[in-house]
Amino acid sequence: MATSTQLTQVNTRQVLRWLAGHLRPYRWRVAGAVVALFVASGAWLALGQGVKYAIDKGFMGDHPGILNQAAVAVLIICILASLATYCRFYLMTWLGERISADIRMQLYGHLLHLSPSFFSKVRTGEVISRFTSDTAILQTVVGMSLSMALRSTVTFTGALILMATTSPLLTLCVLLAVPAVLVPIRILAPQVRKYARLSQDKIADLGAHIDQSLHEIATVQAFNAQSSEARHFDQRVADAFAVARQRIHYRSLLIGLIMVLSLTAILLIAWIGARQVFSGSVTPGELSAFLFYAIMAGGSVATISEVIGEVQRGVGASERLLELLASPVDIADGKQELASLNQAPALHINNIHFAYPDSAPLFENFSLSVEAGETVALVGASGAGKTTLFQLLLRFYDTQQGNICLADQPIASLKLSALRSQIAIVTQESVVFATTVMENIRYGKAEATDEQVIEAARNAFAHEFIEQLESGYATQLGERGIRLSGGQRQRIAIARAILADRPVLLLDEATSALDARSEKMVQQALSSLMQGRTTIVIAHRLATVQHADRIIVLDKGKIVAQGRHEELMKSDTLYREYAELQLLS
Ligand SMILES: Nc1ncnc2c1ncn2[C@@H]1O[C@H](COP(=O)(O)OP(=O)(O)OP(=O)(O)O)[C@@H](O)[C@H]1O
Repeated sequence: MATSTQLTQVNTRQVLRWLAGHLRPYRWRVAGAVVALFVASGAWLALGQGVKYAIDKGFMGDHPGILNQAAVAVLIICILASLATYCRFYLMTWLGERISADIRMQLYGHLLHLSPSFFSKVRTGEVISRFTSDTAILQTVVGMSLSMALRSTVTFTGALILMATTSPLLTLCVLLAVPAVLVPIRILAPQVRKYARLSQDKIADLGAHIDQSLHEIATVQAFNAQSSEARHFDQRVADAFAVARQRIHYRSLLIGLIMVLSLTAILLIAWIGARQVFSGSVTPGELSAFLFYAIMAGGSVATISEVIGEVQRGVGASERLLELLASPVDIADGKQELASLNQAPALHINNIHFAYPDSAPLFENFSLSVEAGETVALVGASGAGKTTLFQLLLRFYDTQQGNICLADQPIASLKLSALRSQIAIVTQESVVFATTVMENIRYGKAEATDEQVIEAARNAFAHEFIEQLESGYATQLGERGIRLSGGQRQRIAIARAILADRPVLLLDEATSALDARSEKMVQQALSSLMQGRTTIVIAHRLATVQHADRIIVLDKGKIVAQGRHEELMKSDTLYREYAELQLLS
């Protein structure tokens, strides 16, 4: 089972650069948000000056007219500040939504190019969790928390400057208090971030568990494993909760400490200020304005301390997303296009060596040639390497030595799209997507017309049963096509390959037995599919080996015999045993 530790690690600088890169296309909106931010903060700060003016000139100077002017000024400032806040809030939330949407698209695009070997290491549930919950966190952080942090930083700086112009001595006292507030931030913020990340990992773990058990729900229920699955899940939930508790603990501690420190500092400063008013060195209006700013500054610090945990969480989430994006595409794309072929190409596998990562070699000095238009049946015990050969031909894995040639061109030099567009594959477990029958078949050739799809279905002996479905070709197939029988699913997969009309066919026959009628139809569909193509079939049926031009008997990555069915039945004991025990007749 894979965990995040198997992914490429990234650091904070890479995360920040990556986020900045995503913001760059929207630089005007970022600029707009920043301007709105300054306007709003400036307006709130100007209120303090209004307070000072009203107290010193209005109250103390006994001029009620000035109070009216001050009230109008305050109203204008409030309206301006509210408008600017609307703009800031709208733009920042927009940016949060936009960036997470962009990242989701970028990530999905990247994942589609990672080879199957990546997905054999990393659990899909984990990937899905990163996709959904980590991008959602990022959305909140960019849209809300970051905006609050920025606003508070600007307000804090502005308040500090205005405090300094009002009373330098009191400001000095405030500045002395700042480091006391920064200490808990420096100590506790990394802890918040660490547990935020761990918390996301645990949530991903839950996602992976749900994904697996619900996908295989029939097996879970058939083995009465509900309670043991639930127990495992409960354990994971408890683990996730324990980590979340740690995160909450550090966050609460951070908020509490900062509050107590900043409030104590404000109280102390108010006390010193009050004494200065008595001594006459500060006017009551100045002290009121100063306290107004001090409370604003204190409030900003409190907000920063609250959202800093969120921002740390966002950095944690970004790290996890970036790790997925940093997973390299391990199959290097070739450069050459394939010249158009006027007949099915030959395949030559020349002296290849291949071992799966961290495994013993499977193929050593292995060679096999399949002539143009030939049908070769592969037979052999489980684990002989039949499926692996298909994986190598499609370049899901690369060989460590030797080469594979398609129409005399090494496949490693071909563009992956050029190579794969020559090959149609029908897998053992016929893959059916959760969409209509029509779209399922059209997957073989996106531009095919409805008529071409129906023609392919006819050739795959599928038209008849499709017509009988409740909405014919428009029938929605459930997830994994649960509404079709095994034989029907196979024929849909065959129709898709017929429609794709590619010169090379890799066919992994289903091992499950079908009833005689379905069997006959699947066989007919297959022979219509193989016509005029270079075909390699992993054979599980007697009819297939009997019709093959050549049978290759594989054992532990080696060819142990080859020939036609009748010859091998006479000459090869391994094959005879295999044919008698394994082939479905
Ligand atoms: N992704 C993988 N990573 C590591 N080893 C693998 C991987 N896939 C297959 N193998 C190993 O490679 C060997 C050949 O497997 P392969 O699937 O090619 O056999 P096969 O002949 O197709 O078997 P079957 O008829 O059961 O499908 C087996 O020993 C298997 O354990």
